[in-house]
Amino acid sequence: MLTVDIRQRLGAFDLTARFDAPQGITALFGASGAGKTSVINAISGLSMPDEGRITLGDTVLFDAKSGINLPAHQRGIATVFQDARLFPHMSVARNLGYGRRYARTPLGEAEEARIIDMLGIRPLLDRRPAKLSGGERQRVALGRALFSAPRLLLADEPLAALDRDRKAGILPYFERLRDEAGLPVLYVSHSVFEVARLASQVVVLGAGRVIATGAPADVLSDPALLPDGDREAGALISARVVSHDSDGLSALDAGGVAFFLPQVPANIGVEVRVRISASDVMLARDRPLDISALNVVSGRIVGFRDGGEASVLVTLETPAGPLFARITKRSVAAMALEEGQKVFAVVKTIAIAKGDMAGD
Ligand SMILES: Nc1ncnc2c1ncn2[C@@H]1O[C@H](COP(=O)(O)OP(=O)(O)OP(=O)(O)O)[C@@H](O)[C@H]1O
Repeated sequence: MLTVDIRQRLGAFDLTARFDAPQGITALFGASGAGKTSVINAISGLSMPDEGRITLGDTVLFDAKSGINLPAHQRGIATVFQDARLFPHMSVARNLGYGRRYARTPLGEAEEARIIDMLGIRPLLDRRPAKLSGGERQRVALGRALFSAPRLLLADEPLAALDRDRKAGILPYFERLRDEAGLPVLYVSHSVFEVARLASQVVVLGAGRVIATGAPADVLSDPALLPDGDREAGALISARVVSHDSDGLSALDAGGVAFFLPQVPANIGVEVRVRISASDVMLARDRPLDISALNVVSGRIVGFRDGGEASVLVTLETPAGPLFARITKRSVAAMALEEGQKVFAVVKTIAIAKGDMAGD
């Protein structure tokens, strides 16, 4: 368990952060300039807070009162960055071996083999980084970090440089890491999509302060906590699997609202989290008839926010929970939408948010 309780003045920026990160992935989430990297730097030992304390298990990494400030290389922390930072002249195997040099107690062969297989990089071992795709490079960087047998992994926007498909390709490896590696991972991101998919817990930073801590479903459903104009804003809804139908669809129930999704890989009765991206929701004033979308939810408008690029993020209250719709400012005007109004949300796409179940 990582425990952070620090204050640090960085020029005109005042950082006050207090949170715990247990085993699993804790997402450090927030808009640009909120202080995410500053928190990471303090934990990794690249910068020194003015006040407070940071502990990892029973090791004190930093304690202002007693003057403890463990050097970065003695903290047992590995970091993966946006760019993989592999050594170009070394094979994948040698890059991994480089991580091993930093291990206080090197992993055994079996454990190293397990990491290689977990990340699916065995076929890449003889290749040089130039011959890898961006996603493969990030998996190797993750492997190199794990070869150093860290007690904490810091992941600073590790997917930010990848395109959408590559991101989707690497997410399952982070899920496995979350479920199998048995260490706390602090995962910096400003992507709602990644956080919804990966995080066991979310710490939201805003202007140098922790403004919320909690389960992803709670935090990400609160539009006040989402960065303005976030293109990936969306709702996370807990739903129960009701049936698997013979035409390939599964029926789910969320607070009395029926949702239909392509075959959900969960048994009947199980609670799952579904994610509905604001960009996949259209609004109608009357219940639309004869349309191909299967998922239509009635709700009430409870708020408007800037959605970026001529759009507005509309928050709806529905029996299934809060839903968001990103629509153009022009549509808001043309439909004369206002707070309190009853509307119908037409949901184009719904995705299962995470491989595991709601509430864990
Ligand atoms: N050493 C420093 N001296 C002065 N100001 C600093 C210093 N380090 C960071 N800041 C300021 O602190 C604020 C937070 O920066 P930080 O990099 O932690 O944000 P972030 O949440 O990681 O942002 P991004 O998502 O853009 O990387 C910024 O306004 C930055 O300019």
